[in-house]
Amino acid sequence: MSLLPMKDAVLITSGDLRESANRACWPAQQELERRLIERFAAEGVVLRRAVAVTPERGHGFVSSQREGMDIFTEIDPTANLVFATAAWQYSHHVLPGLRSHRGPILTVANWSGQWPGLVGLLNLNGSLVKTGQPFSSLWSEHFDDAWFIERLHEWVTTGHVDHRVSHVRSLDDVKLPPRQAEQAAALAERLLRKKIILGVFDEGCMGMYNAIVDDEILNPLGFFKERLSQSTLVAKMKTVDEAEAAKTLQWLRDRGVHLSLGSDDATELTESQLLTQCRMYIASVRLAKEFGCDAIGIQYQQGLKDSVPASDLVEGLLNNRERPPVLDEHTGVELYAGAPLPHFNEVDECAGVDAVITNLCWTALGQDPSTTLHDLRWGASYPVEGRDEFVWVLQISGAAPANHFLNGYAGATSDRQPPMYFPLGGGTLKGIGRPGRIVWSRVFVEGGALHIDLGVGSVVELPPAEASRRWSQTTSQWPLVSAIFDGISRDAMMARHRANHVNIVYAEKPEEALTLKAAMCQRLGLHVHLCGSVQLG
Ligand SMILES: C[C@H](O)[C@@H](O)[C@@H](O)C(=O)CO
Repeated sequence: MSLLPMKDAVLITSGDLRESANRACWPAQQELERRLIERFAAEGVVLRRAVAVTPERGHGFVSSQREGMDIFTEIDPTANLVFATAAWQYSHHVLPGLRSHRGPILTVANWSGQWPGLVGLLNLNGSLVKTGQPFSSLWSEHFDDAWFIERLHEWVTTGHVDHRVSHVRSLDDVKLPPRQAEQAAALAERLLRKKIILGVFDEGCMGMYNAIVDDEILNPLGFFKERLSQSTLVAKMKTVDEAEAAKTLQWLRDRGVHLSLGSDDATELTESQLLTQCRMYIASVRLAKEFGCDAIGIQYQQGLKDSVPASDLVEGLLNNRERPPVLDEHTGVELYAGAPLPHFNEVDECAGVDAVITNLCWTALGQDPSTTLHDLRWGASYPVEGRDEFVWVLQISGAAPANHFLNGYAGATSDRQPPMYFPLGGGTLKGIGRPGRIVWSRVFVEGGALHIDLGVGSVVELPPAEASRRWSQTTSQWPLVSAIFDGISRDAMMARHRANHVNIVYAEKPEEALTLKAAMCQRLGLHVHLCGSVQLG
């Protein structure tokens, strides 16, 4: 029963569906729990695990939805509840229990890049926002800093933590420049008449409830889903000629992509994995064309990772304007020639809506529309042009368009995906984010409606030693983008962001491009929020 100030609280966590990942991440979770229990004790609160750890499993994560539901049957629905994670976790393992919980909820992660724990936290937070369930959230490197202690005290005494999010303002309160308002109206009207198809290769990746947008919310904006299946993709891959796959791989070699080849399929990247990925690339473009899709999303995990090598290399290629050509198998005509075929990784449908709108706006402005989502993985302060800046590590699990890398394809590498996530391997498409101005954004569901947060920022090039340090503290097989979000502190970003993902696109005049995108979103019916120091223009 929740009485304030608290005397006790229940600790729950959630993990991956993949036990190999759970076992690898367990030491980090144990350390987080130890520190958290210690800090709660200093507040006079006994924090106790909802379930004891069974040593035979090799970890104490909740690794399925059923397991999570069963655990919640043992928890007092009014208890003070602390969800803590140090690893990537599937939110749906604990969401059913959290949705019906009536006591105060606190979600916590350690400020570490080692595993995607902050990413897991943000996914759960975004999912809770979508459900409308109230919660508070905190993060800390060692759980002994003043910022954390002060806010933990606030939660323990009031059941709530208030974060400052004054960097967010509604577009409704701002006057749009007439030129962009007019252009946006024309783009929105065209979209609403022609309509958009998002090709969804299996909905619901890795428990990411926040990434699913109901048709009732989506359709009024002119967006419709074509529900495809990853088994269709695998079947289509079988129809791709060996010679065509080899040609695609040669195209990458000719552009100078470094392939980290080895010979052991279990732990290394092999030519045969790459050729299968090339088949997947060709098959996905052909299927997209067959169903008239404007963008596609491959769920890529459950099922697919057990059937074929990972889809990441495919996803990176699709999102780039310059791609290996894919010809229609009957007519020989090049499909989606000279343009990206936007791919929303992990079937994050919110990111799919975002990518299509970016694509239309940037194309109308005559700028490169290559865009991608990334995880908000981690970050640390670093001096940039004489100022101490908070520089984020943006890192999606293996795929980003080559135009976003230093030296494009020639600066790109394909590494084998980590075996603990991808038993059948598959190459990534990674590189170092090239310096430049960007527009960042996030579409999310709140209060049964679609919203978008938009801001401007920069990708910066860090000295090689710092870039290597960051890669070594995260996942070195994945891309590394070092980003600054203008006018937004680390904690304000964490407090506001309603997802694990963030979309980025480069822009010559970011304010101008953002204004067009914001105006178009508003015309389509999204609630638009401007974040940080952004001037419309
Ligand atoms: C392979 C991993 O599970 C990743 O997919 C995960 O860290 C994410 O990217 C979550 O957005």
